[in-house]
Amino acid sequence: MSLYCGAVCRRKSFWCCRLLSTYVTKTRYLFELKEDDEACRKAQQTGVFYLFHDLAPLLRQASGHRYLVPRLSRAELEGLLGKFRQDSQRIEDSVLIGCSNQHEAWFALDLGLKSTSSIHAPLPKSEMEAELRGSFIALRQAVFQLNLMDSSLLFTAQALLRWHDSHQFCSRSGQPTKKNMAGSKRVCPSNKIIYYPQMAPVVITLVTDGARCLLARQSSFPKGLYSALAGFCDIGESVEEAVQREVAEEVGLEVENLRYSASQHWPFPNSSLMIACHATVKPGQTEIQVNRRELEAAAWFSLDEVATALKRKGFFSQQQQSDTVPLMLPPKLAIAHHMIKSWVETQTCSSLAA
Ligand SMILES: NC(=O)C1=CN([C@@H]2O[C@H](COP(=O)(O)OP(=O)(O)OC[C@H]3O[C@@H](n4cnc5c(N)ncnc54)[C@H](O)[C@@H]3O)[C@@H](O)[C@H]2O)C=CC1
Ligand SMILES: [Mg+2]
Repeated sequence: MSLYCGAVCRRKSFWCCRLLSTYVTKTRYLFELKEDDEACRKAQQTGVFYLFHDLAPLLRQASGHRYLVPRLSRAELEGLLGKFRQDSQRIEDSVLIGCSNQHEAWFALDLGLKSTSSIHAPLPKSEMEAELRGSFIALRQAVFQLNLMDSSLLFTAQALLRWHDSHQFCSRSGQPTKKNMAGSKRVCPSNKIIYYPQMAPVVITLVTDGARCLLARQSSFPKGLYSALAGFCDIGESVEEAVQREVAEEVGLEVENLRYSASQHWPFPNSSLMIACHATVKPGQTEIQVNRRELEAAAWFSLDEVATALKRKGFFSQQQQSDTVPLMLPPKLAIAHHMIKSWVETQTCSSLAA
C-alpha cells in the first residue's frame, strides 16, 4: 500500500489510504465477477440474495411504517426452491448488484416473472410470501418507507432484472439471447452480438432568473407537486443542447450559464440517468409560454415560497386531506429535491452576505 493516496489526496493519512484501497479492491472484485462466469458462480455460493416477484421486491414491515429488505443466504434460497420443487440451477438466473467491503457478493433474483420466453414458471406469490414472512411490494409504492441505501440497491436490482426480462431475444437474429453469470450483458449465441443494460439520459434543469426559480408540473403529478424541467436527450445531442431544447420546448425560454451539478439513476418508469443542471434565463426574457402537450402548468416561484415548501413534511398525507393544496416539492429521494434545496441554500447565503 502506498503511503500517499496519489492524485486524489496528497495527505499522509493511514485512514485515507485504507479507505481508497478498500474501494479499489471492491471495484476490481466486482469487475472480475462481471468478466469471469466461473468466479461469479463461486461468489454465488457465499453470496446473499435479494428476492423479487414480477419486479416487486421482498420487504418486511418494521416499526414506524418502515420496511426492511430481507436477504437470503445460498442455503436459505436452496431450501426455498426445494419447497417449491425447483432446481437450485435457478439461482443462476440471478444478477449481480454489488458486494460488501468484505467481498460478500449481492445478487437479485426474480422468481415471479411472467414472460412467455422464460423456461421457468413464476412461483406462487402468496405462498412464497407466507414462507418468507414478508410481502412483495411494488417499488414505487414502498420507496418512501425504505432507507436511502436500500432504495438505491433495489433501484439497481429492479432496473437490471427488468432489462433482462425485456431483452430476451436478439433484435438481429430473433434467437434467444443468453445472460452471462453476473447479468452484466446478454449474448446472441448465433451471431455473437453482445447486448449491455442501458439507461436513457435525461436532463433535468433548474432555471432561475436571479431571484426566482422556474418549476413545472405534468397532469400526472400528485396535486400541488411542482418539479424542475426534465426531458429525455435526443439521439446525437450533447447535454447542453438537450437542456436548451427541453427548456425551449416546454416553457418557451432560452437559457444560458449552464452548470452541471449532479446525477442520479432513476428507475421510473424505466432506467434513466438523470443529469442535473442549473441555468439562467437570458436577461429580460422571463415570460413563460407553457407547452400544453407536455406540461399542465409552469410558473416562477420566489425564494420564500420554495423555502416554505421545502420545510413541509408529510407529502402524501397532506395531499389527500385537502382540496386547496399548497406548493409541494419532489421527495428527498429525487435529484430534483436536491437541486431545489441547493438553490434555496445558495440564495439564502447570498442574501445574508449582501
Ligand atoms: N428523479 C427526479 O428528480 C425526476 C425524474 N424525472 C424523470 O425524468 C423522466 C423524463 O421526464 P419527462 O418530462 O417525462 O420527459 P420529456 O419531457 O422528454 O417527455 C416525455 C416524452 O418524451 C418522449 N420520449 C423521448 N425519448 C424517450 C425515452 N427514451 N423514454 C421515454 N419517453 C421518451 C415520449 O414521447 C414521452 O412521452 C421521467 O421518466 C421522470 O420519471 C422527472 C422529474 C424529476
Ligand atoms: Mg418534460
